Amino acid sequence: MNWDEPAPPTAGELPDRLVGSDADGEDQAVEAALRPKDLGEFVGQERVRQQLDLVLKAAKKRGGTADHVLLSGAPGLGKTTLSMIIAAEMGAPIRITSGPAIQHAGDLAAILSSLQEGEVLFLDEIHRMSRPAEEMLYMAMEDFRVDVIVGKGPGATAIPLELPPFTLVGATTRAGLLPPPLRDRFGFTGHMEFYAPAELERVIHRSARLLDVEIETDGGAEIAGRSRGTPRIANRLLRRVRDYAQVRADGRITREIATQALEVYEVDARGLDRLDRAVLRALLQLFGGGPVGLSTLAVAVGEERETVEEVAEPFLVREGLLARTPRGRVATRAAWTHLGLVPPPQPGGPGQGGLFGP
Ligand SMILES: Nc1ncnc2c1ncn2[C@@H]1O[C@H](COP(=O)(O)OP(=O)(O)OP(=O)(O)O)[C@@H](O)[C@H]1O
Ligand SMILES: [Mg+2]
Repeated sequence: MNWDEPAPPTAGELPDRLVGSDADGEDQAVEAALRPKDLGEFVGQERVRQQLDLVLKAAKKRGGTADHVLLSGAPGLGKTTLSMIIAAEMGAPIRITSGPAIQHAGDLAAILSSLQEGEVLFLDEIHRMSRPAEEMLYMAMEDFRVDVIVGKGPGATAIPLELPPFTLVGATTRAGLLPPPLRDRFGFTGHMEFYAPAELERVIHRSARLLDVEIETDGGAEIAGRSRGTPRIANRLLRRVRDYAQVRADGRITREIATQALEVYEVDARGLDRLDRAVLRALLQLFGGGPVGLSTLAVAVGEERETVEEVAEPFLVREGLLARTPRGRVATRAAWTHLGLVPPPQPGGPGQGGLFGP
């Protein structure tokens, strides 16, 4: 078996999870209300925010259109939010579309040719655009021009069409998949990082205010610690804790209420959910901490290989609880501690740490 072989993308549905980072239906409904409207309200991402602030202020000062902006980062970190802020800060309208929605170059030509001067074009999932559309975009970004092809075969002619200056804001969760010529045409690239717990606390208190929920400092900290560095998850956990507080208590979110609520929803102190813990527990209790192959581990937890690899593992790896090695999956010492289990003694001596020793 080849452990390094990337799994094919999953065609099926991934399990619904409270700590999943993609937006579900309820998220989409409330997110619009919770989105910060300007750079001042946007929490964290200090570097991206400062750099973007300069890009936008300079463009405004010149009375021109801002350079094209690429935003990259994991789901739920604020790329869509920031694109709307860019338009708001520039006082410009925004047009929203996405890579998968543009399959033919003609789709893109239609959008581009209807843009107003200075308009922001938000292209979500820009890495999923078709190749011909991508090539048209190169020219549009650089020269504000597209060639519209009229006719077919040898008689086809390219009619150049001038475009008004616009700002393209591209968003991607997979910056590595962007072809370099596309990446190079952005004047500014902002890499969004996971948020620190203190920043998530600010997100939570801001959202609580907007949702009219009373929350204590400790209650916010408890939710922040379980939110996996992701504002979307923080906002979602806040809503579930609010439900619990309203049904089981007086509506006020204290640390106790937050802890009890998230226990009910099986999100633990580090933000692991039931699937994450099942994977870790199998790795520790059935395979002594590994190394064990992905397929075996998946069978042991009764899940698809892809589910374990794409849904559970990324966060476990990020948290330093699990490592992917050429010989298979291995638990770190932190994994044993997190589940309150004692690691087996190592043959190497009393350190008990082995590869990932203290
Ligand atoms: N810096 C922030 N401050 C406050 N709230 C934020 C911040 N970033 C994101 N959020 C909140 O998190 C939610 C998700 O953000 P957003 O939709 O912008 O993420 P995204 O990066 O576009 O995700 P995806 O990759 O799934 O499209 C929104 O409701 C937004 O209010
Ligand atoms: Mg988005």
